[in-house]
Amino acid sequence: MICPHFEICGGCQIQDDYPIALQKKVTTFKKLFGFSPDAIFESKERGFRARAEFRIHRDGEKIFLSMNTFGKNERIPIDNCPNLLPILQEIIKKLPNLLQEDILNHKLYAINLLGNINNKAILTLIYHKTLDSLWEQEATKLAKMLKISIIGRSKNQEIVIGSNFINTEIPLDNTTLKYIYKEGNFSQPNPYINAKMINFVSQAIATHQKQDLLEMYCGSGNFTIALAKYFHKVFATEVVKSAIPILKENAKNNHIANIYSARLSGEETIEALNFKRDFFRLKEIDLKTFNFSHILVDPPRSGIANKEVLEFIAKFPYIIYISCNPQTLKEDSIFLGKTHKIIQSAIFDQFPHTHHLETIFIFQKIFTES
Ligand SMILES: C[S@@+](CC[C@H](N)C(=O)[O-])C[C@H]1O[C@@H](n2cnc3c(N)ncnc32)[C@H](O)[C@@H]1O
Repeated sequence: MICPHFEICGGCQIQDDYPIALQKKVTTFKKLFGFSPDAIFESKERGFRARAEFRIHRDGEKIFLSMNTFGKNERIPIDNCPNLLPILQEIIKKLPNLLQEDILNHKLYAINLLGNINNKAILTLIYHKTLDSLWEQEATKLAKMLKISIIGRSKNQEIVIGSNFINTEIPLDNTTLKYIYKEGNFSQPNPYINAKMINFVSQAIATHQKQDLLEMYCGSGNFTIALAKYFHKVFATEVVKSAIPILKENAKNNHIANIYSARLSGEETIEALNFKRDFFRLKEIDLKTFNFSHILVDPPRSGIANKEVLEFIAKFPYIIYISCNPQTLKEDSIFLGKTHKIIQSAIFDQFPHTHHLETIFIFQKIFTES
């Protein structure tokens, strides 16, 4: 299906037939790394994306949702995005008409959407004005009409109508993992691919000798929750403060008691584990009791890109590296390749119709005779 906004909207860059587009990504991967991935996980072609952000575009009295234009510093009106989950497509088709009501559209400048595959959604309306009880009344009517939750946000103000989180279930082995995704926190954008990534990692480590797991850049526990049962204990760290309570809630909802988590940056995690600095945040966690066999890193697009952090990671027998940017993965892999070999690799087409690619490498330490 050709999107009518293609080549105007900056959201997608590729409109080849899906199998051709995916094959091109595989070729790019092979050129960059010099080998073929062990596994290739394709996406649903359309209706896969669980998060979106739009700006409001105004033409006289009328309002539209808009995206950045392709290659230009301009914005274009959008009336649908076929990449979004069905519930989100439904919302953006109806929304401009429903927002013509003055109280809801006055000083509205952006919207965010978060959905799940069971047709639940949160719409966040972001304003340059203080929200009052009249706004709340109108927003409550809109939430009822669309059967969704609505969050109104402006400077120092947030009003939640319904819920500020969404439930998601991911099947793993013979169980179903339960997650909450909180609006405003990081979550993997393609739920179908996310389930495949979680299952891939759990199978990839099945035959390893496992003790404890250190996870850096853990977000709200997407991988932590799934992998905890394979390890004695897990120490999970993340720089965003609001992610840690969600991780704890996710652990509780899945009856997991062996995860220890703290808000720490990558650098702080290393200081803590090297016992160079005491953190009040770690007062209830005895880091001396951990015996790590594995480290999992899932850094942002910039990769690890820090020699001290890479040296630290390179001490672990197994490294599970999850990357959303093959370029920075390549650079980090050159460093890690001095001590480790890649024993499993997979690519995941988390972002169809764009050049982006998600990759997982499992590294194992090379033991040299000395
Ligand atoms: C690609 S997301 C992965 C999150 C999680 N693994 C998931 O699957 O949802 C990267 C995470 O790294 C965190 N992060 C970014 N810079 C960081 C840093 N310097 N130290 C620790 N965490 C960081 C972000 O807040 C984000 O949660």
